[in-house]
Amino acid sequence: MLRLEYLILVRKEVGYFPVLVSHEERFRGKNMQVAKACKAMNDIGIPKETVKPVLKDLLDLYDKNWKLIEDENYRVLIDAIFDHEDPKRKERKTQEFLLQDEAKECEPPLKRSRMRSQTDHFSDSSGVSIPGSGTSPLRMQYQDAQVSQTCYKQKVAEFTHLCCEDNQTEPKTVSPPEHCRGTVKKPSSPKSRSLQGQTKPSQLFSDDLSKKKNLFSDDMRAECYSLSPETCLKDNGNDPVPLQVFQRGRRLNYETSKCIVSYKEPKVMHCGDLASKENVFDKYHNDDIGIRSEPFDDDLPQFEVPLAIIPPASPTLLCEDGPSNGNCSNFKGNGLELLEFKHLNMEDKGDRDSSQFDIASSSKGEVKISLICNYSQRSDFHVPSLDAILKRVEERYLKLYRISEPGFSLVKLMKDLCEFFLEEGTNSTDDGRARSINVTPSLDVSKQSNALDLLAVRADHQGNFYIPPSISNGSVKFQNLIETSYGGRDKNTKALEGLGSSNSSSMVVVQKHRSSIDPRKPPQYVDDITRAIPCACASETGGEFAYTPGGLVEEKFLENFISISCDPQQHHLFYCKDCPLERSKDKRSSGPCKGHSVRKFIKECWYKCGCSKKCGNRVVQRGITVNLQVFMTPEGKGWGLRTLEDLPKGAFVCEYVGEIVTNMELFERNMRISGNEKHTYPVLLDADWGSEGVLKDEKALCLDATFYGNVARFINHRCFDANLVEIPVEVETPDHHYYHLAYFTRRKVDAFEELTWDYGIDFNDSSHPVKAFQCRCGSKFCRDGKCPMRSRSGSQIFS
Ligand SMILES: C[S@@+](CC[C@H](N)C(=O)[O-])C[C@H]1O[C@@H](n2cnc3c(N)ncnc32)[C@H](O)[C@@H]1O
Repeated sequence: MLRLEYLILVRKEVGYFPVLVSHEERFRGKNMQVAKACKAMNDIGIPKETVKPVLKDLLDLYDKNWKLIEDENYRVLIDAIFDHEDPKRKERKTQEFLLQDEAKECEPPLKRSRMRSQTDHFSDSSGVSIPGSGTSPLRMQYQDAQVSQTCYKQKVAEFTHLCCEDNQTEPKTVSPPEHCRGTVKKPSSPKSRSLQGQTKPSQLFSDDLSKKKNLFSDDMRAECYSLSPETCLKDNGNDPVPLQVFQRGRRLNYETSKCIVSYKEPKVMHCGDLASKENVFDKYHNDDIGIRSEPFDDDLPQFEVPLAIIPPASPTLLCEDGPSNGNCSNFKGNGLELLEFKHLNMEDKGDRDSSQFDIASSSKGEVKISLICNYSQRSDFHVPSLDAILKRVEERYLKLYRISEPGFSLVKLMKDLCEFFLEEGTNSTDDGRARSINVTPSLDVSKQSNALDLLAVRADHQGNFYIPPSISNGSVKFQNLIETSYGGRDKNTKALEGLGSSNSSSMVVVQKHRSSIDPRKPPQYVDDITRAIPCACASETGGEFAYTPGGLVEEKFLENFISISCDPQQHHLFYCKDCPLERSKDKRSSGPCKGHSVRKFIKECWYKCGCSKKCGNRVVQRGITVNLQVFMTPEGKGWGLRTLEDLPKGAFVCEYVGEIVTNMELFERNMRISGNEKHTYPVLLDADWGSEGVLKDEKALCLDATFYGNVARFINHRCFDANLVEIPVEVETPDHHYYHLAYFTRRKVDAFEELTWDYGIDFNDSSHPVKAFQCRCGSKFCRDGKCPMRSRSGSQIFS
């Protein structure tokens, strides 16, 4: 049975972090898991002060709520784990394991010791505070066995104690001091440290399990502790020598460090060597967090993904059929009051394998997501690497679901899941109201508690966030966009509720995103130094970047684009000799070209610029960041698009996504669907007139959103005073042929205002093959003389 388990800790006061557990990883020491948790939290920008209480929770959770794997599976799993590894390493591990087995045999009623890399640690109320951690809540206690003198000698003979003092290079092999032998009392000094390699920290079981196995009585627990520095003396037998646990590659930062005890470590390490070693744990190895007394595996993988690891519950932790059938006592007994349990069996088509997906949550805010893949009947199975699994899932998402955002990762997906949980949980706790499902993909900052502000910080630090295929800038099938509406307590949500239930019954499409233009939260790229040095991309906009540090189009550029859009005649127009646009109207006799404006555009940075994704000159390529809604317009224009939040002037809304077709292709498409009223108006994407001033058919490119598109296809037309302006933005192509047609706000737009764009239709052009709709824009400048919505007081200034 392979278990990939996610434990998601949701703590209102500190935020959350996901914890990934694999079968393999459950054997790692607790401190490593804590270190990884620290790393995960540190990586997402949670300050150290807030990490500490989480760690306490983590340890409590570990100790009290999650059982360890049963002992008898241990050997089998070692084989499984190391089967695919270096044979030498496997041999070494096996030797260690056997050694411990032998030691166990001569230990009276003791638990079997684990090998060093698989030591687990437990704390209880009598645990020993970690030195240097002050009032650190972290507690460590090795519940060591009482060791008989004879057996101890045997064991000790197999251990190599390597000691060095100060800067001496000569290591000394020390005999185990008299004080270290036999039963060791609880160390009294707070500076005590565990001694690795003595009686091994035993594999511990929950109370139930230990009783069942008659392995460890409570009395014994009270009496048996690991060796501490105070109990170990120098070989002169008198002076206490502080002892430290040595972990290869891990820096020891105690100034007083004088002695290193290594367990079966053939290599002699000098203290100075140790101090110079750097690894991923270094930054967590500090006084505040105080993770230092536990022996670590020498061969710990250096994960790049910030995954923290928690030992999973025993299989019995999860109720078989949910809470209702009364099988959940284990869950409750472990301190987790089960709130909800969902179980999904995913039978494979072949009858050999099956997998299941469980989610359980508790009132404490812990959620356990468990993916269990049954491979018991497969002889060819080996435990795969976690990285490989993550990679494969990510690839599948990227390929199948077209998640094209560079920042996408499975871990982020899990974080999103966590966010949803917290969001849903917070809301239901707050108002107790039933909420409709919200399947929006990312965090809505406006709805989050302080705790989630941390998450926002994290997202900013990381500089990227997950955007699902349905809302990325790629061409996608629109059906994927349909989401359910939501209720809530914030201003926007209230307003949404105020819009009536018609929304929910009328297929409201909500795209919720973390807004990048929230003035309270500066955009993630303001500090990017690349902004200070405009690259070649800025030359298109006169040597300056077109965007403000807040990600808005600079006022002067915006005005220029608005002016071009409103009155192209005033700007430089190019007249082609044989206009394909005219030709597409009437193949036999194309009229004279009416002129095409030579388009100015914004050039965004791309991969060749050498800047990071956080560069301020990358706005459109990040995709939609504002909350948009497709709604049914009351004026009879059909569906429309509106914003759910206030937008400042110059804000990027979305780009127009569609298939890139030539003007002629579009014409032919329109002809094919003649009879249907819906026609696509050519949105000229590019026009390369060439040196002779001839616009070739294949160069007159248009966007057709009939079959593939994004929310922009719902933007209705408004004559002249629309609130959006389209700006060509070049993102990745250096040859100036392909633009992204991006919509930016022309002015400040209030939440729930419809977003409109001037299609540039000449309503009086009877020669156009596409019959214009009857305009209902309601603008006082409406160009359609028949517009029923046109304000009577307004004058039609253009014909
Ligand atoms: C790009 S679609 C916009 C979304 C469309 N309303 C829908 O329901 O799919 C363009 C079509 O919307 C309608 N439309 C857009 N603006 C309009 C307006 N100002 N007055 C009337 N109909 C409009 C027309 O039918 C037009 O062909």
